[in-house]
Amino acid sequence: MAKNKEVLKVEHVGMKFNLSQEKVDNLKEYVIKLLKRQISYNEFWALKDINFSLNKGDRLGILGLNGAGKSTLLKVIAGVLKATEGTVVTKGKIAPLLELGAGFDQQYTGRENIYLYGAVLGFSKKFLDDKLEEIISFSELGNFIDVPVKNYSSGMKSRLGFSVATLVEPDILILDEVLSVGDAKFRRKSEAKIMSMFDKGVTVLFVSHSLEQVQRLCNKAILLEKGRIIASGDIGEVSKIYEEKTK
Ligand SMILES: Nc1ncnc2c1ncn2[C@@H]1O[C@H](COP(=O)(O)OP(=O)(O)OP(=O)(O)O)[C@@H](O)[C@H]1O
Repeated sequence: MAKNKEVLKVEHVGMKFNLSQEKVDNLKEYVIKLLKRQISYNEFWALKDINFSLNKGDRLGILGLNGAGKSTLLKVIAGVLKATEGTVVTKGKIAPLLELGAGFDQQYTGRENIYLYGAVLGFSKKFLDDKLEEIISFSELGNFIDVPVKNYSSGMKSRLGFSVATLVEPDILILDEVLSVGDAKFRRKSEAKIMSMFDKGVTVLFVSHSLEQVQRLCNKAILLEKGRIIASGDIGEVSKIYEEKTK
């Protein structure tokens, strides 16, 4: 990477999805139609020619209307999706807070899932043993911690996911709508936890449908429209352009 302070560089990133035009009811029909070439694919670029870089401590809000490509961009940077073209270079430890709790095993209890999910995030058993009480207490699940996750509400799953995923002290924090999980009390608590990471100079990428929240947490922004960056810079300037678009 060019400069010392630079922790993220996104260059010419494009993400293409194939959207099938045909409705097929079963695999046999699909194969027949495919052989007869009756299925056409519509190529769809959810992201196109995305370029930007962030220095340590930058907090970037990603703005855009529904379907603009915000979540796709976060997933590409987190490494969940592989970009069709272009490169993403990151420096340091990344904590991706995306679709919290989506990776839980429904049959296992909350406590068991702490170990499963923790292992996926690269934490050792010893580390999780040491942090177990802290996780359970932060999640506010109480006795529900020993109940299978399939009986949890979506808010409960998100709270547990948030409590495990924020154990690390990351260099880059990726937040997709996660500060709207749980009730008002949990939201305040999770925002305070994120704020404490800000104090340590973490670099943030943030997507939220609350413009007010993006303005409060971020100093920079990019505005996406149909997968392309149409404005970037200071949060004040970019949110003005975004507000004009949403009028
Ligand atoms: N796995 C996929 N397969 C096909 N199309 C997809 C896939 N994931 C996303 N898309 C499409 O890519 C586009 C961008 O989606 P994305 O979720 O990134 O938008 P967004 O800006 O986060 O939207 P929202 O504000 O509604 O959350 C949308 O048109 C969406 O339908």
